[in-house]
Amino acid sequence: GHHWGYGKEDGPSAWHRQYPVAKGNRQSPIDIIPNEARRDSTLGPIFLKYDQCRSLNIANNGHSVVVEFDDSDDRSVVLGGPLDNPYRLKQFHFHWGGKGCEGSEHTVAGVGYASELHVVHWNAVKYKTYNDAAAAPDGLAVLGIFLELGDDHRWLHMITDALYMVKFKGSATDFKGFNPKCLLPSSLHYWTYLGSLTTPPLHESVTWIVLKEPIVVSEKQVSAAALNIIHKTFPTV
Ligand SMILES: NS(=O)(=O)c1ccc(C(=O)NCC(F)(F)F)cc1
Ligand SMILES: [Zn+2]
Repeated sequence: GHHWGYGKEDGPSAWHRQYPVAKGNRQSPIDIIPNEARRDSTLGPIFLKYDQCRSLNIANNGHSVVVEFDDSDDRSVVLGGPLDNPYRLKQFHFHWGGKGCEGSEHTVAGVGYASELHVVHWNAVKYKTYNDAAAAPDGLAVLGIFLELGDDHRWLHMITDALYMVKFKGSATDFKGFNPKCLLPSSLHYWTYLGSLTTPPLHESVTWIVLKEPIVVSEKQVSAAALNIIHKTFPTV
């Protein structure tokens, strides 16, 4: 049927028609203004326990490229920071720009980045399934990591090399043994706020944890990704 996208007619400015929550009061992304961010001394550091994580596949869902994990137990979780309990690793995906344009969703003092990585976790303590959690106000915790242009990222090639295998919407392929720890910056200092999914259905279910330090990737790596995953249109299978 008529699906959402990033075009003129089906893009973010039109989403509210089918998803009225788009006009809600905790919608993401936002512009993060460091000078206005409040320091909350009750917030401790976040901990990412990914050593036992089990990646399963890499897929093109028509909006992004997603790497999914086995979330049948609490083997890999994020905890601490603003979170009251561990949240289970589910998937990560990227928001690439089109050729040469900024792909990040969040901005920092009005400045966008080349791309943005989202590592999605869900509250399996309170909710039985991911889909239940995705619709609950404390259901998801998403780690946002900015990608800025510079030298090649030594591990990102493992993702970009796999993109040609998931060029078309609905395609997926095995992707075992990948640990997202290799995509983290050196510092886990963060901003946090209560927000939403950045794509339809735009559920207001996300505790956002946005890392202050970007990771560095090369133009070649991002453009390979942008070219392979043409952000605006996805040739159907
Ligand atoms: N870009 S984002 O905010 O990290 C983001 C994360 C997850 C989902 C997602 O699982 N949508 C499907 C669901 F759950 F059924 F709604 C969408 C967006
Ligand atoms: Zn995302």
